[in-house]
Amino acid sequence: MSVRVVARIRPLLRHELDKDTIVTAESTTDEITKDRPTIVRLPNPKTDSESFSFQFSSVYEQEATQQELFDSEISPTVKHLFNGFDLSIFAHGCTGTGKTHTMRGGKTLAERGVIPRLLSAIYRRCKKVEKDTGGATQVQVALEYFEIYCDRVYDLFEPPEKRTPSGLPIRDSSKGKTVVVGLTEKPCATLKEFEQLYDQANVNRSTSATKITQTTEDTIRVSRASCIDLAGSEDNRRTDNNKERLVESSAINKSLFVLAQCVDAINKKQARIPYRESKMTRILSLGQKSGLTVMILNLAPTRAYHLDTLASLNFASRTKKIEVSEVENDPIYRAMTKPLAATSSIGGATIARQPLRPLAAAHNANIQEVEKKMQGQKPNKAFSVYSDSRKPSMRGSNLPNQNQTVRRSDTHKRAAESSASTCRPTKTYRSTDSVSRARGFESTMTKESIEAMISQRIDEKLAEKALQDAAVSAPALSAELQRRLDDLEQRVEARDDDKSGPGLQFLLMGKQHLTRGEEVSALRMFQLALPYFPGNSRLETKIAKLEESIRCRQKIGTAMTYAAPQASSRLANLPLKQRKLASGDETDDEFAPPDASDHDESYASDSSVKFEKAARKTKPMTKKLPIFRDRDGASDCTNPEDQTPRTTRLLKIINTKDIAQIKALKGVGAKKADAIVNCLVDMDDEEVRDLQMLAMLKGVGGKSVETMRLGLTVEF
Ligand SMILES: Nc1ncnc2c1ncn2[C@@H]1O[C@H](COP(=O)(O)OP(=O)(O)OP(=O)(O)O)[C@@H](O)[C@H]1O
Repeated sequence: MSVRVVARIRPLLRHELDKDTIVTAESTTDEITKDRPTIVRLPNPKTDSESFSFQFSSVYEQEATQQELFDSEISPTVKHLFNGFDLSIFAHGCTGTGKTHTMRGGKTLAERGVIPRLLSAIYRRCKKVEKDTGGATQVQVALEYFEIYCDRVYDLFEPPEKRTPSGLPIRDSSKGKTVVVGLTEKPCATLKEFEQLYDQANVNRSTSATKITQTTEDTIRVSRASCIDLAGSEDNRRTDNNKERLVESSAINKSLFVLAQCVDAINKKQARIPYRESKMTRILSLGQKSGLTVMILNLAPTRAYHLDTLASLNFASRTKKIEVSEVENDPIYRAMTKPLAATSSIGGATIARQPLRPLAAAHNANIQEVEKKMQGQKPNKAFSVYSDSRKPSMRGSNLPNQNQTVRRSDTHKRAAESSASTCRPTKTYRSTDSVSRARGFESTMTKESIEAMISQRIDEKLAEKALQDAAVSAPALSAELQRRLDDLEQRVEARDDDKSGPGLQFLLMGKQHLTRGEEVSALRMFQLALPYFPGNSRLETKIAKLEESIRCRQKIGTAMTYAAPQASSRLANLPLKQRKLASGDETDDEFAPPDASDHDESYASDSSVKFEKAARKTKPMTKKLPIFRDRDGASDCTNPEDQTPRTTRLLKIINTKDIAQIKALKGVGAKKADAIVNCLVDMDDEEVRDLQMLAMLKGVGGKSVETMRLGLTVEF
């Protein structure tokens, strides 16, 4: 997995034309020959005499067009996509910085964003591949459109009222990729078809994934391009977010935090990438060994966004940390290569630059640090940003350290806008005494701003610690634990080739049933697992023990039936047909209420009561609907030819693993449908062959199966 992080500064909007531009792009000395700058510079929000620099793979300035961005960043990735690598493209940044403009763009040809351009390129290449191979390779393109909201995945092709509130489950497929179960996949053969589908789903903020399947005579290659328009990443303390928005925002921040950790781990080539910790990173398969990720950091140029811009840059620079480490050690700013006056609002052509170096958290330090600073002590380091501010000698002479610490006084969204009048943007470096400036800030501080500052500082410290822990704790894992993790990962990865994969699933399910005390279901699962582990004496012993235990229970159960007049009298009050149903003597349907030996105790223990209810419920149904009986009359009839059309239909629906279809079955709610699909996915390619097997799935049971089945109408 390789990650490229680029920054894009949007132009001033009409209502911003009179505002100051504080975010600028610059080139380093050795980039003189390069087309594009790689540094983003902005002033320290607390002191104009200082500025921060962040390095990226490329920086797109205000005048950069959609075409330029696409040609340089996205177009080269298309060939990798056709070589079978997955591609993820993110737009990240706070609200109003141009993420949607970048990803989706406008309606005109020139204004089209990354997604439509990428699709155009994909279709062009499809045609080329098919032409070059004389039609031997067929390429299919399909579109998935989903939204990750509060860490839940919603299919945007599904109408909102049909969506499961808990979202779609995600699972690791047998092919080693993460799949969103039940996600609609719309084939789109042409650009026109794509555009229609895209517009249809564009009503919502979105993530879209384009699946490309290349089929030759003997191979099928599937690759996936994911284009993600992330939600705005602004700081909650500076927004008017209500409770709901705060939950939403903290979920976004959590996924962004995990994303940052993943990208960091990828860049550091760490063995463990924590991609499983958020749905977004899981879906993007950031744990995959191969694949490409392009992250576009969108920035607004004005002071109104100052703090959010700084936060975004810190996020992205963290992701770039390793890539810029060479720059950290390399004094690349010895001389200016580009006259700053042209591109930057700060500095000037004559100012000698210093190497980038980590700077103490000048923009988010606390009061003690300001005081420490003023006393000439070094402030505590919060997190790294890169500064190439002027040499100490050029600034206030009483400041021995150039890592200035200034307090934050902005607590409201776009507060910087209001402070613009007091903190004029720096077009050039000022030689103002920084101490007096710091004092000036101090006097403007309110109780709220101090509290907000402290709370933010704590958050940042925690986040930083978590990042450090993730990096430090990895090697500190005990060798044994690491070995077990590796072993587990290898087993999961090898599951595709491993013939015992489904067997393991059955074993696992058996164990789960056993822990819940459902011996009959557990036995069934272990029996299903046995063919995958022939001659496994431990498994055989377990099965024998369970059979024995169930036999014992059965005997006790029979004795209890004879000594259960209450249940019998309840039956006696029922009409004959229902009595037969309830007692299980004769069934009016193919899936007879199983006896205790076939099913778990949860519904076998008091069958009279349960089937009494079932019989009452189903009575009108049996009048209207034809009744089918599996030819053998046995409920565990596995031969499709011996199953009634209704059973066949039910099993067919279940085996689609389609959450929507399963949810439409009688008595199946969103939760149960979710549970069924989860079980089916866990069983890999194993199909549910009969009603008994269906009844044994976690959370199902005989009664539910009967309800589902009776709720189906069958056409003759
Ligand atoms: N490169 C650009 N060129 C011209 N206009 C732009 C550019 N980038 C953004 N804009 C304009 O800026 C405004 C805000 O952009 P956009 O809606 O894409 O932001 P966003 O980051 O997606 O915001 P949100 O998170 O709120 O959806 C829009 O009017 C858009 O047209």
